[in-house]
Amino acid sequence: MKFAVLVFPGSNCDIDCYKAVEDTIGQPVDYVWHTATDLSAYDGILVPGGFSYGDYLRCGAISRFAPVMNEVAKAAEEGKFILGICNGFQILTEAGLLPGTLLRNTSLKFRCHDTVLRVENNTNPFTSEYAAGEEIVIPIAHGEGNYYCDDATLEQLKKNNQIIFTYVNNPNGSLEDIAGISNERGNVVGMMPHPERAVDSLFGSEDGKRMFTSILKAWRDRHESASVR
Ligand SMILES: NC(=O)CC[C@H](N)C(=O)O
Repeated sequence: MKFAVLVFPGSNCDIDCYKAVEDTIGQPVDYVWHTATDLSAYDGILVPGGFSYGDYLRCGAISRFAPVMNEVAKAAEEGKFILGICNGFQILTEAGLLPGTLLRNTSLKFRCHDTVLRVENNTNPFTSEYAAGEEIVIPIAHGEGNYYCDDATLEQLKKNNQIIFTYVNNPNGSLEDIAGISNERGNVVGMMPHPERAVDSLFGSEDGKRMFTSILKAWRDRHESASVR
């Protein structure tokens, strides 16, 4: 399984994502610049955290116009696995690949600390290696992580099992404690907490590892069943 880690001007978690792929699942991974116009070589796309374009206008509002985002939309359409972390989540919502938006934290402060998440949906390609309802420790680092959507969208998220993670102690005012969601099809996930910063006990938690092993498992399952057919 080959991964792309997108890099925008101002990304700062790209190296962490790259290392997480290397260290947890040992799969091939490339940095892909925001001007790229072809992602066909990749099976998984990581949209990393950071301060792309300095968070000007709104977090992710400029990045979503980058040429590579047309390719991300194509990849989503093709069913490839796409994970947006923190600023990556913000970019995916701005691009319309995930519903809702991220508002400023209700504290109006940048919050940077570990959080406890509850796994709400472990039937998703990104979370199959967790137990349903399991509580895991994953750090956050954001100023605009307050997830919001309208009532009709929230109803859809619930109906389709698109709420992937919630916070046990809400750090930012997110609607219904939402920390991460998927698209309806389940192949695009966005989350504010950083699993790539929780892949080694030296970081204080290894609970992020299973997101990467889950993605690889989902990809292998898909390819094995395709080759059997
Ligand atoms: N770590 C991040 O990706 C931060 C995202 C964004 N710059 C914010 O502060 O909300």
